[in-house]
Amino acid sequence: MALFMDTGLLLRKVNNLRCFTPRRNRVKEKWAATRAKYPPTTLALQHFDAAYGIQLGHLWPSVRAALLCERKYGALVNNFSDDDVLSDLQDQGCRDFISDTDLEVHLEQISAVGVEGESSDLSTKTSDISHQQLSPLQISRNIKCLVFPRGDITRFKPAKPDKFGLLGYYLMDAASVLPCLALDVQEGHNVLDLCAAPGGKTLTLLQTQCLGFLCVNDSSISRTLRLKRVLHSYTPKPFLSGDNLRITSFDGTKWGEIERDTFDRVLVDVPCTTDRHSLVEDDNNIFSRSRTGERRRLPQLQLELLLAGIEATHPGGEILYSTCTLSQTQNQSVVEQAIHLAQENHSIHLQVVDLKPLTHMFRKTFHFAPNLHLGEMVIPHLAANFGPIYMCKLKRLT
Ligand SMILES: C[S@@+](CC[C@H](N)C(=O)[O-])C[C@H]1O[C@@H](n2cnc3c(N)ncnc32)[C@H](O)[C@@H]1O
Repeated sequence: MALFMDTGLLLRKVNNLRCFTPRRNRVKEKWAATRAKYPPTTLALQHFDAAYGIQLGHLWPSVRAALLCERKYGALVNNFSDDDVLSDLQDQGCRDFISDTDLEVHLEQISAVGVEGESSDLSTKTSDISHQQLSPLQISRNIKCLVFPRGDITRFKPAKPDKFGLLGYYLMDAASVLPCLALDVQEGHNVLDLCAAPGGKTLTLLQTQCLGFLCVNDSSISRTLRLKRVLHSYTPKPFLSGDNLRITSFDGTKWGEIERDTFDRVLVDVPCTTDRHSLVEDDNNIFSRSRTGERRRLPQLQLELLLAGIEATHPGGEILYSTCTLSQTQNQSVVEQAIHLAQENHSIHLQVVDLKPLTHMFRKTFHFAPNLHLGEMVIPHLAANFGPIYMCKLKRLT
């Protein structure tokens, strides 16, 4: 179904539709005396209204409307599959958002504006954090992620297996590909994916087909099993049993004690309040009363995971921190504290790598939050309903 209309009209329609209002059974509800007064999805919305109303200001009403509507997916093309899914998807009207970018325009603009213009913008960022100047990103040509055009909310059909049983594409939030692109893996790199399940970003990294060694970890045994099932559905068997891949189920916060100064690239895609999920699903919701403690402890867990990821990287290597929440407390504040503590406690000096080139390249596909003082964030929009995805890249100097 194509949906081309101006955003104002779309917003009015959405407000009327109240997408994703959780359905409740009236008969059961009447007798359920123990039922919580407010279900977790309602508590999540109340929490977000209070926090993001202040944080995002005038942007919040439109982000809120998008969050309450069906998200948009991207189809990550599986290079291990034999089927030509690329042309099939293109025939359906999709485009690969990674190759269809403004790279040329972007490079011209950088040289026209000059690094000076960009650094004055950066000077508003936290004063004691050093930032790397702009440099063109090297985007792997092997990663392909197809999306329907802006405003088109057609759903993808489920992927089909090829003659070897491998699926042709993996459906994921297209914005989740960005942290993998930002990680900028190069030929022969040793890579650690610290919180990897269910494996969307692992699969994306594997598509580059250039990794020297990939270590995939998730502390949850059940989620690691799910990750293994995903990898079995998308990669050839010899690949999974080879020496270039290791799958573990350790507590990632302890990684610094296991393997220090080792990896060229580390992805730290932490557990968070998963804002979109928290608004639509009452089951297993982090805003349920029974999980209040766990939710309050999230920033500390995120900080410990990021610090462990920093320790696992060798000097000169790079770390990508990402979440799928809009929360400043789980995003920028965690990164700021990690930079400070890495220096104080481990004498590790870090530099923030500017991701403006990336946001510039993909501005046709995603909406990015304006003027973040640290990192970049895809914000949901009704015409491009991806995200939220926050990412911040750090380079380990010492
Ligand atoms: C946001 S999800 C990761 C999504 C994944 N990167 C992907 O792209 O599919 C966060 C993951 O962190 C895992 N996790 C939670 N605590 C952890 C810890 N202490 N160490 C390692 N992983 C942890 C959770 O089990 C969860 O699978």
